[in-house]
Amino acid sequence: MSLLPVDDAIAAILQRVPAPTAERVPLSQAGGRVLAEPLIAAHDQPPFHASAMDGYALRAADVVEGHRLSLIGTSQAGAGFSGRVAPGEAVRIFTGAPVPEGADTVIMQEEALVDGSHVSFTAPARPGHSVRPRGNDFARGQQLIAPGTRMGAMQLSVAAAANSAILNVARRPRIALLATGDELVLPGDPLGPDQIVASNSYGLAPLLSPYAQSVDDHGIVGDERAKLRSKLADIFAGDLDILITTGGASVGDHDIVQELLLEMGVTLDFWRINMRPGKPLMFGTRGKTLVFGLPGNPVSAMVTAIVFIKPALRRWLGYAEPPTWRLPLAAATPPNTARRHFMRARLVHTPNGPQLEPIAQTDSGHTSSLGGANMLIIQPEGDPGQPAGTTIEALSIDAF
Ligand SMILES: Nc1nc2c(c(=O)[nH]1)N[C@H]1C(S)=C(S)[C@@H](COP(=O)(O)OP(=O)(O)OC[C@H]3O[C@@H](n4cnc5c(N)ncnc54)[C@H](O)[C@@H]3O)O[C@H]1N2
Ligand code: MOO
Repeated sequence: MSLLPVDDAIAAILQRVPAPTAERVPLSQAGGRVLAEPLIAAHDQPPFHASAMDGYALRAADVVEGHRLSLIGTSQAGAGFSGRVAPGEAVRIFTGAPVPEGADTVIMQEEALVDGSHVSFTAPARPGHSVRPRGNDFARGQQLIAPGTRMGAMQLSVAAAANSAILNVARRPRIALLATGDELVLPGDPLGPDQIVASNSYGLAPLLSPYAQSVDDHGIVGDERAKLRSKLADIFAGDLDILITTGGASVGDHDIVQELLLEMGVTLDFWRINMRPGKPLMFGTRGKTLVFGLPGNPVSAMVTAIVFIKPALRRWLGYAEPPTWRLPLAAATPPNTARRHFMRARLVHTPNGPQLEPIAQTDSGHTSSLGGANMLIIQPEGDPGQPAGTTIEALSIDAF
């Protein structure tokens, strides 16, 4: 049985991902979205020469020891001084207020001595001091954020400052999940003999929802042809961009998912990957819908979603693939087989910096070993095992 190399499988999937398209969303709903077009400043910031201090606006050349300036008015944030500062004059000013015409510097009030309607200064003045020139932060027409950037807290505050009330962001796919298997019951239901709680969709939904417009969990369907056929027909009749099934992906007599998907018009691009866990992964398309058949084993389902579906979703949104992490091993790894191993691991903080602690458990049905995992070490095919301290490649499970 020939197994497709992991990198070839990722390349085949990415080929099927449509080019990103944009939609407009209000700023308040743009958190976590990927920008589809550059964010361009529509005005200068600050829009006027602004004071950086509470103090006095004046001409620097007028500050001479023993010389008093006449106070002729006030400029406050939101209500500037409309006149002009002439030689020998000063204007009371507050942080963020427009620096009046004629003034070229601001001296903070701690360095001023006020006497009625006059002011003198205890420190020399420098032109431009404590003045934020118009457009110093950003200028009209300037690109502030590049397309492909995910809008986090910092980027949203920039967009708001640029007065961008509506953002062009990448449209997200609608994802459908379906768990297959006669043995499955939903969490919370009584567990009968020979039954297993269906956990996969409860890990996949939060893993994938940051990239998706919706993740619809279609629950469980048994391994009976008619029921699976009708469930798939229902799902395909709805609006979806990506279908993800779990279970029934292998070669057993009850592993009928592939057969039914083909019957429903899915064209298979590949099945079975040279990796562990996750060997029986299948991928195909039905019209514009991408179809991923993940293995049922809980670790295999999560690992294949991280390794194959997350890159497809990033591509969908126009978000550049992040580089893999390179960190030293906190403990030795055992020898690998001929399949690329995505090894559960934990990021640990040591006095020497962050390191990767491998999780010894390799059974793909061992759910509890996922509890402490936040990284996947990428162990190359045929790797003899590495001693502690070796720098190795890894994927972050929680990173976008
Ligand atoms: N003769 C062979 N047998 C198997 C092979 C093989 O190559 N030849 N491959 C093995 C590998 S590797 C994997 S991985 C599994 C995958 O099998 P399936 O995708 O067909 O998965 P199932 O048989 O349906 O289930 C496997 C396991 O996972 C449990 N399961 C299923 N769905 C869920 C769910 N939603 N939540 C939690 N647990 C789930 C299921 O009860 C089984 O225990 O096949 C090997 N066999
Ligand atoms: O490929 Mo399977 O996921 O090892 O158990």
